[in-house]
Amino acid sequence: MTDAILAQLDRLVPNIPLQVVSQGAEALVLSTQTHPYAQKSGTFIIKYRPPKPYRHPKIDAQITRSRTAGEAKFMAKLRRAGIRAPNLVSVDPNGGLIWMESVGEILPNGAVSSLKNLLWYLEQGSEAAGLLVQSQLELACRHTGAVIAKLHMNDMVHGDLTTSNMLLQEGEAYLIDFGLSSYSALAEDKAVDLYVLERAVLSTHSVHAEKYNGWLLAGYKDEQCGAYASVGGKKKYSETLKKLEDVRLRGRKRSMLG
Ligand SMILES: Nc1ncnc2c1ncn2[C@@H]1O[C@H](COP(=O)(O)OP(=O)(O)OP(=O)(O)O)[C@@H](O)[C@H]1O
Repeated sequence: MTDAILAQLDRLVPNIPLQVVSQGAEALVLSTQTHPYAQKSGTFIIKYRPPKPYRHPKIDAQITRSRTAGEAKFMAKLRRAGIRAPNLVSVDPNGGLIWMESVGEILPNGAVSSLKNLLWYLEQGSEAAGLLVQSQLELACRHTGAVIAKLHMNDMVHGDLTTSNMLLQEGEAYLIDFGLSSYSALAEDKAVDLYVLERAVLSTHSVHAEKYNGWLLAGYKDEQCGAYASVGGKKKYSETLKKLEDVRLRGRKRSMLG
């Protein structure tokens, strides 16, 4: 499967050395040291949505074009709003290609610095390193909560907030993967975003989930209600948290009913 997709990709970006980073249902993610049009050094990420053989070709082309353009536009808006996310380098909506800067780091255990991997990595050392690790864990969660708050304050929702979709770089959290992102001023949509993250933390870090979710929400609150926050920002925060309670309740009822 990947070989066939790589052959298609080679027609769009010929003769560029690429390494596969991940293959999801929707896209293949690759890394390269090559910038598409400038003599710039660094690592770049290519997200490629290949044609889907199970869809009618015309509909497939439309879907690919609109998802690719939508994700790229969202990324560009994030950067303009000062929200940490990869810099968009170039986009080819018809080809299903987004070229962006790479964010994140490689952890000492060789894993990429997603929040998920970082928490797992730090947890392993927590017995020995004690308080220092606790504060690193707390900071990573708080910074992640803060970047989500910035997103929501700009009436943008991520749509797929998992602990893999945030990468830590020099202690700061960057959001990635905006394939399901959208614009919304509704507290309900922001609450669902937070609830999805809460559930993701519970499934990947069940033992410490309550603590991590508490820190994530504390970072979220500080960003929206801190010293320089507007009255409007504080009001929006309260509305979102109230909705989060409702969403949790609905989730509990649904799981009780099976
Ligand atoms: N800008 C980036 N910098 C560094 N790594 C990245 C970047 N974008 C994506 N990645 C890596 O590629 C992986 C997949 O990226 P992304 O989530 O955008 O693709 P996806 O096809 O939507 O994945 P999935 O289907 O698993 O959600 C990420 O988990 C991350 O490890």
